[in-house]
Amino acid sequence: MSGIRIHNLEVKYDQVTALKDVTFEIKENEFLGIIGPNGGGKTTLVKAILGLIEPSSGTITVDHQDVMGYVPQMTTFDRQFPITVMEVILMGHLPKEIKIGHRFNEHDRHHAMMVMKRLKIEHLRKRQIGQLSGGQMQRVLIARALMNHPSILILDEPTASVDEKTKESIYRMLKELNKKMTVIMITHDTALMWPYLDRVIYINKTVHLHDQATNGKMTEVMDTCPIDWFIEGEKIQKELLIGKGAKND
Ligand SMILES: Nc1ncnc2c1ncn2[C@@H]1O[C@H](COP(=O)(O)OP(=O)(O)OP(=O)(O)O)[C@@H](O)[C@H]1O
Repeated sequence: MSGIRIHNLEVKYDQVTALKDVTFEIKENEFLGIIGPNGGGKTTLVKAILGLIEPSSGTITVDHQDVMGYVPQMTTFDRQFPITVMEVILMGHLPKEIKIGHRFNEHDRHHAMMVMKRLKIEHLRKRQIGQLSGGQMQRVLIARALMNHPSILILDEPTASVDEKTKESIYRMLKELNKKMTVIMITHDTALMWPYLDRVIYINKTVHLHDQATNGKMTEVMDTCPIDWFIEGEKIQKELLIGKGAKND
């Protein structure tokens, strides 16, 4: 494993330039937070890293030994689809070329049980996904992503629509996983995430790095950041204050 290097990345969707002049590295075993405004290019960046979309120009270098696991936004899932937790998690272990009638073997099921135990969801294995809470569903999706033994885990807003207690438990679980893998997480959850992250990048078409944005040092970060971050940062700071009981005017 040797991290991810992104150089002069540009991604366009027809006339829309989603990312431009993006150059930075993600270090091995880092816990990186990606923040930024809606439409700023966060999902585009992780999809480019995953190889799901082709850059218009620039390069993304990932060590050939690295395996990536992806937890997409939960809204992309049809929760009414009749499938059990065990079946969803096993799908994380499907071969690249699926033959009709593919069956999972005992080894696959044993591995799925191990992953479920690690995430403390083994009691949910027979449950239909439509009967899960938001936090349980997120754990299931993370378990599915772990089935291929990733060295890099990428999550797109894993704590959207869950309560604060559940968010904290998901962050603690990701911090535990981060002992053995790089974790890259898109989040809008500025208030709770800071203590867990090594580094934050702010994306609004291009990237601003904030090495010191850890342990709640929001004010120091804002003192040193570029103007568009600062403007967005003011909003974030306001959210933090509102979270601590300040008045929302
Ligand atoms: N498939 C697509 N076709 C055309 N434009 C797209 C497509 N996907 C994204 N875009 C555009 O690219 C830009 C970046 O979108 P992206 O989804 O990467 O942002 P984001 O930061 O993840 O946003 P959000 O926080 O709302 O999820 C936006 O202007 C969006 O409208």
